[in-house]
Amino acid sequence: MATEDTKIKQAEQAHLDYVRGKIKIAEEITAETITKAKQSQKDLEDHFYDDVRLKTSTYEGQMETGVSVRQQQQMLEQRQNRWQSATRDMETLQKLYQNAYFARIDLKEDGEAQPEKIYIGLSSFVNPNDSDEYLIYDWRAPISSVYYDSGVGEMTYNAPSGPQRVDVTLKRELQIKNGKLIQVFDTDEAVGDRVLLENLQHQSDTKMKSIVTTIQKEQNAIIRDTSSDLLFVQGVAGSGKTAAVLQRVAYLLYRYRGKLTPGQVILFSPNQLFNDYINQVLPELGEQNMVQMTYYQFMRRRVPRLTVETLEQRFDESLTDETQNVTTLKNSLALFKAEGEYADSLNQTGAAFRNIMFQGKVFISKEQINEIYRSFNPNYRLRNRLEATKEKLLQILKQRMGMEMKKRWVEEAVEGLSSEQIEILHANAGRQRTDDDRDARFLARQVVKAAFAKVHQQIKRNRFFNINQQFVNFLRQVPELVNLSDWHVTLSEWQTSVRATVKRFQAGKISMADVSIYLYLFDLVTGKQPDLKMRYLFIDEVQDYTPFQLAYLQWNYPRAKFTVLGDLNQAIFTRDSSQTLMADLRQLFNPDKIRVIKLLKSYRSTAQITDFTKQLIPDGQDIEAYARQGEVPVLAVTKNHEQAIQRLFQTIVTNQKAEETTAVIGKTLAECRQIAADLKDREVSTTLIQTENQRLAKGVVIVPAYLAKGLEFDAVVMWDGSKDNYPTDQDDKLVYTICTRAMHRLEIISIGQPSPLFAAVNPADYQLVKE
Ligand SMILES: Nc1ncnc2c1ncn2[C@@H]1O[C@H](COP(=O)(O)OP(=O)(O)OP(=O)(O)O)[C@@H](O)[C@H]1O
Repeated sequence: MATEDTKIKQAEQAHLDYVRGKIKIAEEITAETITKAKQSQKDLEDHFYDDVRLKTSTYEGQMETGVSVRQQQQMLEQRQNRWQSATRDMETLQKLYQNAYFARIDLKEDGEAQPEKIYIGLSSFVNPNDSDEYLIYDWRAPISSVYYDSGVGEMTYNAPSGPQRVDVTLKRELQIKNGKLIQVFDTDEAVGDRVLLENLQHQSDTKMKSIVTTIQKEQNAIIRDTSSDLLFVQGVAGSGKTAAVLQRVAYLLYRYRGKLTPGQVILFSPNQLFNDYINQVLPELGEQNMVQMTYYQFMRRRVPRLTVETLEQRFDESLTDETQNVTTLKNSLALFKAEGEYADSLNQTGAAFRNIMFQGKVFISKEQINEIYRSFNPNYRLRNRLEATKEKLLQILKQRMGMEMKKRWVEEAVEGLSSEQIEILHANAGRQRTDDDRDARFLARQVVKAAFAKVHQQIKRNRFFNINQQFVNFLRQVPELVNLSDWHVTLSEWQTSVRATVKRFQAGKISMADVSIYLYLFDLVTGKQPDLKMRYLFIDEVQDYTPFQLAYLQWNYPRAKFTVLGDLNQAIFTRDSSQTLMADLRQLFNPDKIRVIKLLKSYRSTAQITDFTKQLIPDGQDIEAYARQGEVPVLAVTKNHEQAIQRLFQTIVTNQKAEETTAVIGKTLAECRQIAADLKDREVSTTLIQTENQRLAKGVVIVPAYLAKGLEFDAVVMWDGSKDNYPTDQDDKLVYTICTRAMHRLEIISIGQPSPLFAAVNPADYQLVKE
């Protein structure tokens, strides 16, 4: 006799077979739609001009032809859309056919006698023969929230009509592979630990995966939030911030389907490598990727003539700590506000202009431009003022061009034109030759136009505005706008920093702190319109952003709701200022519209690794380890470089036997290059990640710390965790970030005495090896 479990499994397999049967029917219907749409598109293309009424001899005829062509085009587009959407449906159906759903909940709404069975999968599916029969609910549907938020028993969820009370009578996890039911598991909890543990034991991949089957309750809150203007997710390393937020993008695209497109969602990521790492999650969930970029890219594309300090340079600079207070001020909200006020004051004082030159002489002087600029009504807004100045300058140019037409040089130039050039000029203007005065005037105008083309372009593109000078003027004026002593900066320190900026400028370079200040000023004066189209903005690793950058992003995307993710313990670029991040954000957003969600459980690493890493940072005691077991971390102390490389070699060999991807994480790129060369001598094949534009690979990866942000690996070897390399408590965040990249195995190799940071760790929580 079959046991209860077997009976359940049989019944579920029978249900699955039934659903798959319906999916097959839907596939057939969709295949037919595709064929028809394709055929009718082809017919339309083949006979495009047969159906267009071509009448071109009269104006009305041309109009009619235009309308007719447009109609045909519209029909073609419609059919193309039909075909594309049917093709997408087909892909979804094919996915569902293999893996229809992953969970079932039975729930009773108030007053109902029988519970309803809800099967949850990647997309929804309705019986093609009976549109009332919902066979699969999308994981993002309101009702699916019940699965993630509650165990068995009564609960309330947010139904479209408002809060709805339900009694959950069954929660069942269903594991399906290639259309076959592998496992059935009933649970009382929100999301069962069993599947989660199984998922987390998997080996790392070079690509991140979706977590749709095991979303945790706190993560579900992040995913489904629609009311906050600022959602700040503070999560410890490995707590699933990135994972949850990608699910959130998929959720928003579903919830606002038809109103929100992937192009209206933007994610700022720490580096390109990370972009590559996460770019499969949304397609796996059946959605297109959002716009992704780094803050560096966001800046750099706007200043093509300047070289912006790179990630690597920035990291090295932040390690030198020379002008920390000056940098803190430059990165502050106070400076952002001061800059706004400064820009406003230009209304009265005038802006920095450069002479407009023509044939090597001053054509319109900067003083003259300034006079025009200041001549407008005092309540002219800044951007209108520059716009109005531009118009006035174009007017002057036009008048001047009119005057020039009669000048001798123009006459000479016209006389010098070959008959071929004259033909071309006429042809380009679509003009018939008249061989009289009108021709002479036409040619003179062409000559003058060509001569003034550059001037015209300069005016059009605001080149008469000297942004470089204006920016330096602003920096020079900062001591009058901000109280330097509040920032523990002396006047001479500030002046020195301005000189350094000017010097960098002369060499065509600009620092990361300066570039935002520079562009904000440019935008204010030239009246750049902010991007009103973007609706959701995500920032990963927000602790590495400065308050200035956040304010500037908000200024650029005023209609976007912000979701920012961060771990203050991983602030490797901004360090101290990250502590005041929350206070700064409170100034930028309406405090009633800010929601903070904390994630304290670390899913990435084994309990042993989390218990070790949490002792490296001051507030680590709150971090909860997820109960996945592994070996304790190893601290290997070696006497010299040679011994350290030998140790590394052995560890890699061991990891390779276990088929684990190992990342060797060094502090600087130089250090990583050295390790790669040493391992090559020992015939170990490795991938050295030198720039953020590379791809991750399986096997052994060597990567500098600042590029390892957000990534994870089966095994991590921290290279040279010695006192020489990480001498003080100040290095805690960097060391924490490196060590928390490990999922299953962590080893720290130290050349000589280890960093004092490791002294804080209970010796029982790691294995000390002395070579
Ligand atoms: N609910 C979940 N189900 C399954 N896996 C999860 C879940 N939450 C997180 N993980 C896994 O834990 C790991 C860490 O997640 P993620 O990279 O999103 O963390 P993070 O908070 O962004 O980390 P960090 O700040 O250290 O970069 C990933 O492998 C992710 O897939």
